[in-house]
Amino acid sequence: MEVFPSPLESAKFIAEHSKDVSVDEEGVRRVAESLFDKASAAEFGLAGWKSLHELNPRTADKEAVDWVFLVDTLNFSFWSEQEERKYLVKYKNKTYSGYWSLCAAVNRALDDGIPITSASYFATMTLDQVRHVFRSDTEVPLPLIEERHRVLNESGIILLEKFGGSFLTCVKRCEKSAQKLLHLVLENFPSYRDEAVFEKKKVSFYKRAQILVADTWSVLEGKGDGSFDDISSLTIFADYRIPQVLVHLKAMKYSEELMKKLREGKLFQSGDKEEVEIRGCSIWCCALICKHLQELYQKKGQDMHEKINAVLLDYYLWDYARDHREDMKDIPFHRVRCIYY
Ligand SMILES: Nc1nc2c(c(CN[C@H]3C=C[C@H](O)[C@@H]3O)cn2[C@@H]2O[C@H](COP(=O)(O)O)[C@@H](O)[C@H]2O)c(=O)[nH]1
Repeated sequence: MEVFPSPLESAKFIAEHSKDVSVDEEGVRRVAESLFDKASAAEFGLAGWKSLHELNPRTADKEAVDWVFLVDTLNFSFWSEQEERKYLVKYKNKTYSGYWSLCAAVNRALDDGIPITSASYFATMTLDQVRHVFRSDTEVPLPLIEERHRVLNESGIILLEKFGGSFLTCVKRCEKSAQKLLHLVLENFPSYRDEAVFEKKKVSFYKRAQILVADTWSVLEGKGDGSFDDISSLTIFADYRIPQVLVHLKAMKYSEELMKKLREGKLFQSGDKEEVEIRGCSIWCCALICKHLQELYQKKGQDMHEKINAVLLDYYLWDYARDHREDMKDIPFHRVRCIYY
């Protein structure tokens, strides 16, 4: 059995050895305090996954779980070189960008009778069919379309050959454990193995694998096959938006040298030292925010272990980043073209 490094232990190690990125303890404390009142509100909870996002499935059945698997298999690299020229998808009279454009294209295909979430379909999709399903409503195509074609075929074939064609089979095999589902995904689906080497040590982030488990928990509303008793063991999902919002909220800091590279729009490679430090410190920073939030509630005599975890903190911060794009425009995000986030 392959050993998969823990993203949380990786994050701690990276944060302890990071040169260009640092977690600001005082900033972490301030963010936890600012979230204190919000954390007990309804939208911070699991129900927000459906109630706040019209493109997410309304149901909690096999089709909804397969929708989550398809979307999270493609849940990477939506950023555009120029802000004014980007991939957009029009769906039901609304125009979507970024991650939501992917969801809009999937729902558009389903409405057109294309069974895009069925493994028997995406296992054998041609590149032209992928281009058609994810066609843009601007002249800018969805980035990494060839890689998306490859991971779709690869994931579809594995799902058909080993799991009867549905991700719900994987979920049922994990006896309501998020960690077991995470490891089943890592063992069987290579495109989810989001790892790097840092200071000669193998480290992991597993962004898409962890968000797949989290979105499965969310679409099943934390009930039945999705009642993971260890959901709090997941970390946040190290994408390119969470670091941006943590720096904006002053919980995390970049060196002047790194900030300069980011402002110049430098294209980093997956596994570069700066990229690993940004992603690892983001995970560690959010683990500390969660810890502070728990302590604040304990002081109030409230046990919020069910309500506060990295998944719900992540969803909140990610939605915050989407809603505060304008306020955050002078905080650059790091640019990497890869299939991991
Ligand atoms: N950390 C974290 N990263 C997330 C998500 C999501 C979508 N999840 C939503 C869906 C259901 C729930 O309600 C969640 O709100 C996408 N991403 C990543 O963001 C980037 C896209 O950004 P932009 O270009 O601005 O759209 C890209 O790396 C993508 O992989 C998340 O939740 N957390």
